[in-house]
Amino acid sequence: MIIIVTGVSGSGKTTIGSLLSKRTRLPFFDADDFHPSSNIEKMTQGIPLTDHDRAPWLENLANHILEWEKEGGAILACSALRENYRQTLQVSQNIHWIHLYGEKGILEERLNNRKDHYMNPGLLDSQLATWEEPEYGLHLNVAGTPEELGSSIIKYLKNFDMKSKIGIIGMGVMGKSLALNFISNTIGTSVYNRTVQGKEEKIASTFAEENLDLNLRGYDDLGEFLQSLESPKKILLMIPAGSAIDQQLDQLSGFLEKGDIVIDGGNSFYEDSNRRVSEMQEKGIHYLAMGVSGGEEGALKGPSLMPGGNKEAFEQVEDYLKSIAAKDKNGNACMTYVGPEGSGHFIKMVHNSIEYGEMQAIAEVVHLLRFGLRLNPSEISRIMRNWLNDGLQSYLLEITADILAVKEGEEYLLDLILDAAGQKGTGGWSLITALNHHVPYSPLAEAVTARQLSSQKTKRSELSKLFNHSFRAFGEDKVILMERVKNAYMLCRIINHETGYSLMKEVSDKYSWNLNFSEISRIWTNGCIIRSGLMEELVEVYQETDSLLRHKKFISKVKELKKDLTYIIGLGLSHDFALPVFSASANYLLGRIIENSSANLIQAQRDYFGAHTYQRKNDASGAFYHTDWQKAKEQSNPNSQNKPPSS
Ligand SMILES: NC(=O)C1=CN([C@@H]2O[C@H](COP(=O)(O)OP(=O)(O)OC[C@H]3O[C@@H](n4cnc5c(N)ncnc54)[C@H](OP(=O)(O)O)[C@@H]3O)[C@@H](O)[C@H]2O)C=CC1
Ligand SMILES: O=C(CO)[C@H](O)[C@H](O)COP(=O)(O)O
Repeated sequence: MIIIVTGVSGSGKTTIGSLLSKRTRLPFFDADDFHPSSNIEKMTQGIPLTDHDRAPWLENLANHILEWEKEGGAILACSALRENYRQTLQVSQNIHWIHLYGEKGILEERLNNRKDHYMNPGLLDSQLATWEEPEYGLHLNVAGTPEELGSSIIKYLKNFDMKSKIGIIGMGVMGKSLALNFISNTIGTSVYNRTVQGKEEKIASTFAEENLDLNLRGYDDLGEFLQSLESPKKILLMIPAGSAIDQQLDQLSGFLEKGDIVIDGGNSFYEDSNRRVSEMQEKGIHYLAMGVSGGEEGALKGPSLMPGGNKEAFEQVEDYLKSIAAKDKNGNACMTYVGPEGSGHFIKMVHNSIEYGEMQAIAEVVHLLRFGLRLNPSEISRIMRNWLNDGLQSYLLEITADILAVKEGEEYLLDLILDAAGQKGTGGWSLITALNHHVPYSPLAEAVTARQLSSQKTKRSELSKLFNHSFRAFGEDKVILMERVKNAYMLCRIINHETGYSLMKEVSDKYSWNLNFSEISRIWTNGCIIRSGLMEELVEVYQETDSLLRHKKFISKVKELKKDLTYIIGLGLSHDFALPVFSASANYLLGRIIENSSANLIQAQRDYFGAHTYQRKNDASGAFYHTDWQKAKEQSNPNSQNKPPSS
């Protein structure tokens, strides 16, 4: 789009043009800057320009307009006093004219106040005489404030039948932020929100009014919203997972045409997305299941995006997604095509599961430092800030350090927050998925269980009194313990990630999704909630291995940190601290690295009571055996029956 702001000297073309440039994010050019020096010389001396003088200048501008159009548009301030000047500039259908006019007195006053401009105020009369009133475009009296004029222009331009590149359904926390992100990247965006009479009314149109921008259009009617989208339509759903998505797809189905693209950017369960991708494909509609992470701020400034599903559809929205995504340390978008079906939602689910594990591990650290080492939240905040610069950089630790420092009057806000954690599903779904796919998941499963236990506040309060529970402080050197807690957390974090990635590996293999774990780590290095220094390391590590526990660097790290994790767990448990994720991560690690486990006894018990059979270490064929255990017992030691063991 090219916007040309016309008017005589002093009408405010530059002010309005610059303001429009901010609102539309199109570059601003002042036609005066394109005059040849001979013209400038004449104007400085107060000599009016002739048409002969203006001709090369206008031709030059016309050529620039064609270039600017190719580059995505521009705003030009140009007096363009005569119709034939304007016709010279009219080199595209895509030009919008804004004509500024005003009382001679106002114009004179402005010109007299103007400094550092070569235009001689004495030329105003000649300009007014030259001005030929156009019969098209928007005519605006410059008596209004620049803000008022700017808003009128945006409203006027929005009336043109410009189709939006993308439409967003759901103007909640995420939908609004993503819409602002799209428009800040000059991607024309239409937004829609359902109407719930008396409760949710005019949400989308009000949002568009409040964020007046040429690239943003708000609709309260679904049909009008869909009409406003260019074809094939690209619609991003930012609404709750579950039945809301199916209902919304039902409502959309009558309006969609073959080739249109629906993107579910919410936290949908990946098996639902698997189903929706194929159901929509049968109707000829492309469906992308896209994980989005970064919360409200990430969505606004750059989220991590995890699109999966129809590859062809992905390619049609790839550039838009790249534009709004966070950037990694090399400047590449934290966005990649994840894989087919619901793979994008699957990895987002695992991302959230790791998020749960990390949040719980940090919560355990804070409890240990606060009640075991008797440090106050401000002190813990400072310790965490040091850790951030000492090998533990992470967004979640960073926000924890912030949270711990917040006070309301004399009290820490944290102490005023009810200790009952919510959850919307992704953590639990990961656990169910791990169970279904036989993937050990205890560290992250414990984070889900911890939230469940936390939500039983009343029951906990009752039992706490019955058991006289209280945390007991550690009587050891604080400085040494702080270091050991830090090391314990560092290892717990490694194991949390290993657990999540092992689930991704298993499911990727089962579905033949061919997930690229290095690339997944890369798009999680920025924008998302679990971005961290560790994640940066994983980008390279997963180029070499599919398990952290097999990587040389991590083998030595785990060996070095293990004793501190097990020590802190022992210390904490014996002082009545609940350390579900810390403990589970140590058990998980030991479970993974013990060669001769206790499961031989489990097999024997199963065979004893249920004839479930077992395999033998001394039979490599893998054959299954059953033992008559009563008989075997008698045969093993016929003389010792029913006798107590000798002392
Ligand atoms: N918040 C976050 O940090 C993140 C959230 N997500 C996911 O993004 C999605 C949106 O989250 P968020 O923006 O936080 O949620 P909000 O609750 O803030 O907004 C939900 C939006 O969905 C609309 N909505 C609710 N029910 C329906 C329905 N049945 N049909 C149509 N529209 C409906 C709401 O409209 P109304 O105003 O009328 O109720 C609202 O616009 C969810 O899946 C969430 O899990 C993903 C990453 C991060
Ligand atoms: O996806 C997210 C971040 O990545 C959302 O914030 C999600 O809603 C958090 O999950 P829960 O509400 O279960 O804690």
